[in-house]
Amino acid sequence: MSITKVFAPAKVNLTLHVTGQRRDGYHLLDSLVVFADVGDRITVMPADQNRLEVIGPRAKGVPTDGTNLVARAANLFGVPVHIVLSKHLPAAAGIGGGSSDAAATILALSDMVGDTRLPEGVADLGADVRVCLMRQAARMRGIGEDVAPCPGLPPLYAVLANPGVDVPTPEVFQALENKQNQPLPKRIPQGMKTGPFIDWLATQRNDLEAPAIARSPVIQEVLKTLSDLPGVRLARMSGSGATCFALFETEDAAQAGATALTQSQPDWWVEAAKLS
Ligand SMILES: C[C@](O)(CO)[C@H](O)COP(=O)(O)OP(=O)(O)OC[C@H]1O[C@@H](n2ccc(N)nc2=O)[C@H](O)[C@@H]1O
Ligand SMILES: Nc1ncnc2c1ncn2[C@@H]1O[C@H](COP(=O)(O)OP(=O)(O)OP(=O)(O)O)[C@@H](O)[C@H]1O
Repeated sequence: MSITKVFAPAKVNLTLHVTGQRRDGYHLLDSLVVFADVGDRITVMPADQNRLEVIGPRAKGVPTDGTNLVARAANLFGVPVHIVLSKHLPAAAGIGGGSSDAAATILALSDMVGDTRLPEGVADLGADVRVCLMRQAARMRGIGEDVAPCPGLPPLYAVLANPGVDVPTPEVFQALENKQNQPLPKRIPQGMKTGPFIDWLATQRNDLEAPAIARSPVIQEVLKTLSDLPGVRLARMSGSGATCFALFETEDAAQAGATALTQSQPDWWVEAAKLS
C-alpha cells in the first residue's frame, strides 16, 4: 500500500429545486450539480493507527477529531490510515466541502485496499456524498441518493464568493416555507453553447435562496455584488449557502471578475473557477 492523493472539488448546485418533504423531515430535491477546479486535497498514507491532520488556508475551525467527515469515511474501511486534509474551501458554505472530502477519502481508501465496492454506511455521511463520488455534472434527486450523470453541458466560467458566515444546512431547510415546488424540466438541455445555457439556467431556481437570505441577509449583498461585476450573466447561491456563484461566458471575464471582487471585498473568500 502506498500514498494516495485525491482532489476534493467544490460542488456547485447550478439549480436546487425542493419538490417535497419526506415523513422523516428530509427534503426531496431536483438539482443540477457541477464541480469546480478549486477544492480541498486529501493525502492518505498507511499507518499503525488512525491519525488526521487538518492543514491549509481554511483549516481553522474544521474538526480534527472523529467527527470530521474524512475520519468518518475512513472508518468505514476498518484500515488504520494517516490522513492529511488540506482545506481550501470554506466550511458550512453550501459547496459540499465536508461531503467532497468524504467522497475523496472513500475513493482514496478504495484504491488503497483494491476494492471499488462502496462500503456500508456511505449514505450516513450526508446527502451530498453520493454526487460528490461522481465528480462530474449530474442531476441529483430523491434526498440526494438518486444521481445520474448529465453529459453535454457547455463549459461554464464562474466566480465563487463566500462572505464568511457559516450557514447550517438544517436551519435553512427548516426556514423554507413552501416545500412543494416545481421540479426541473424532464430533460436538461444538452449541446447548448455557454450563453444560451446560462439563459436557460436563469429560468430555473435555488429554492433555498430566500430562506438562506432571511437567516443571513449578507447573502443578498453577495448576489447583488456579483450581479454588478462586468460581463456577468447570472448570479445564484449554491446549496444552502452562503457561497454564491456568478457565471460568465469566458474564462478571461471570470478571472477579471474575481480580481475585481478580491479588491473590493478583501474579507470574502473569492475564487475564479471552471465548472464541469
Ligand atoms: C442542500 C444540499 O447541499 C444540496 O446539494 C444538500 O442537500 C445538503 O447535503 P449535506 O450537507 O450532505 O446534508 P446532510 O448532512 O445529509 O443533512 C444536513 C441536514 O440538512 C437537511 N436536509 C439535507 C438533505 C435533504 N435532502 N433534506 C434535508 O432536509 C436535514 O435537516 C439534515 O439533517
Ligand atoms: N472535512 C470537513 N470539512 C469541513 N467541515 C467539516 C468536515 N468534516 C466535518 N465538518 C463539519 O461539517 C459542517 C458542515 O460543513 P460542510 O463544509 O460539509 O458544509 P455544508 O454547507 O453542509 O455543505 P453542503 O454543500 O454539502 O451543504 C462544518 O461546520 C464542520 O463542523
